[in-house]
Amino acid sequence: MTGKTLYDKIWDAHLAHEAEDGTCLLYIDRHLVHEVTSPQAFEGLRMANRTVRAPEKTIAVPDHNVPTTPDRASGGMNEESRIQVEALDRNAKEFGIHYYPVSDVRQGIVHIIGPEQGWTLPGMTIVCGDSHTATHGAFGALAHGIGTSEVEHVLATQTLIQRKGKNMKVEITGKLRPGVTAKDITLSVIGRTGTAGGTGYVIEYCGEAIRDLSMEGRMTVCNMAIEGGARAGLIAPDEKTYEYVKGRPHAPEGAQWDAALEWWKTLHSDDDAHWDKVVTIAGDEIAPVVTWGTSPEDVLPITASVPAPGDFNGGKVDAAKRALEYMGLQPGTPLREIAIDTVFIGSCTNGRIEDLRAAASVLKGKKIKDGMRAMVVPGSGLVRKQAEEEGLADIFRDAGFEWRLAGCSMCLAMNPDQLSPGERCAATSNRNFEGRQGRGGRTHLMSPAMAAAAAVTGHLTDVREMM
Ligand SMILES: CC(C)[C@H](C(=O)O)[C@@H](O)C(=O)O
Ligand code: SF4
Repeated sequence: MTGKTLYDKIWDAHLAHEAEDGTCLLYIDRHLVHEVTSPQAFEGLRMANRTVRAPEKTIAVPDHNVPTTPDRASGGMNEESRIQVEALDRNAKEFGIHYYPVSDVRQGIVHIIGPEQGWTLPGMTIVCGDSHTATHGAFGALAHGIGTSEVEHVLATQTLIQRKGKNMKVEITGKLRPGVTAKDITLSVIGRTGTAGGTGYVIEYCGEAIRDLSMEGRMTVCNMAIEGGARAGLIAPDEKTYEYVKGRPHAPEGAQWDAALEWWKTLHSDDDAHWDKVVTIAGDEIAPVVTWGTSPEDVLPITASVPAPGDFNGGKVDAAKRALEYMGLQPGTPLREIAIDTVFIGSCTNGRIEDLRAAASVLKGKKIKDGMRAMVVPGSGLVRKQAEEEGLADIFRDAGFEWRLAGCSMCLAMNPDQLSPGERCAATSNRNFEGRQGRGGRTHLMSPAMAAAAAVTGHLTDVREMM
């Protein structure tokens, strides 16, 4: 018998039933809920006269629609957003689930507060009606994004119907070079495998460069597994994981902690496990990268130039043509010469304390370029508080950044933080699709340090020149 992967182990531990055709019923340990994909699910429960099966394992927070300006308590949401947030307020109360309302300092982006509050633990199955649920895989949890009808199913039964995915290993060997971050790893992987490279797979990220990352960095890597097409991404837990988790409000304590630790220590892929696909990248070959197009796979080292459609094959030729047109870019332009209007630092990819530290270390004592619009949106109220205590907020403000309250903000155009048509943004988020940050808006994805560097110079910049 061959060994098991980490994915196999978590799957087997949660398998409640397997039908002959391979359809499985998985037990779910944590159900995270936000306001966009849950109203109809709760409505469905109500219509069927059902309750939430495990309210103590269900955690809700509004994040996508909420304004991030200091005056948000007094409104500022459009009608549709307000209805969604009010529905969550009501549903959380009525169904008795854990809730972090907008007024709570612990409110923030669902994928940031899950780990922060200790809801996210190794070996768990975690779901949320949100594609970036993969973030929680950084703890060695199997974390799936689900759709609204599945949200209703999990609310009602605490189980999810799934088919087992295939196993893919992405190994980043050796050390990273200075100026290269978790964001550069995860974008470079997608650059290599394409946005469909992970389709049907669960990715386990491993190798020295992954082990060397902090928990924050590991979350950044797993966050974008979905942009590479994978169903989930995960990283085996280790001492760093345990240290991050220990003492968090909902982490186990005492004898329960000891028992948990014993199980967590078995959570790694066996040496003789079977992999359906393996991708290996040398850590020292990864450069600070930026995206030039309208898909996360349109990624290049900052030292490169805008490609021409003819550089690609097949369907990608037309896609590149269209992307260049939308992005308003000429082939051959050095990426470093692309002027930007706006900088957005935040999102569930890069809105954690380490991200703000990295950006602040570039900005310290500097000013953003004249006329630049720049904002930092901490991923949670607690990240914001910590950043204020560490003096990071002052560095951002002194540099000319707006210092915002927590939420998804300009990661997607679902709240007042949006780009106007043609506005070009250096963003630390995870999607650069057409219209993602506002109709006609142009997004270049990059790391927090690179975004900060761009804010200072006014154009895409190699952060290594500022180190
Ligand atoms: C609104 C939500 C369903 C969506 C997702 O699933 O990812 C959002 O978080 C996003 O990043 O596009
Ligand atoms: S920050 Fe962006 S990617 Fe993350 S959950 Fe919110 S909208 Fe989705």
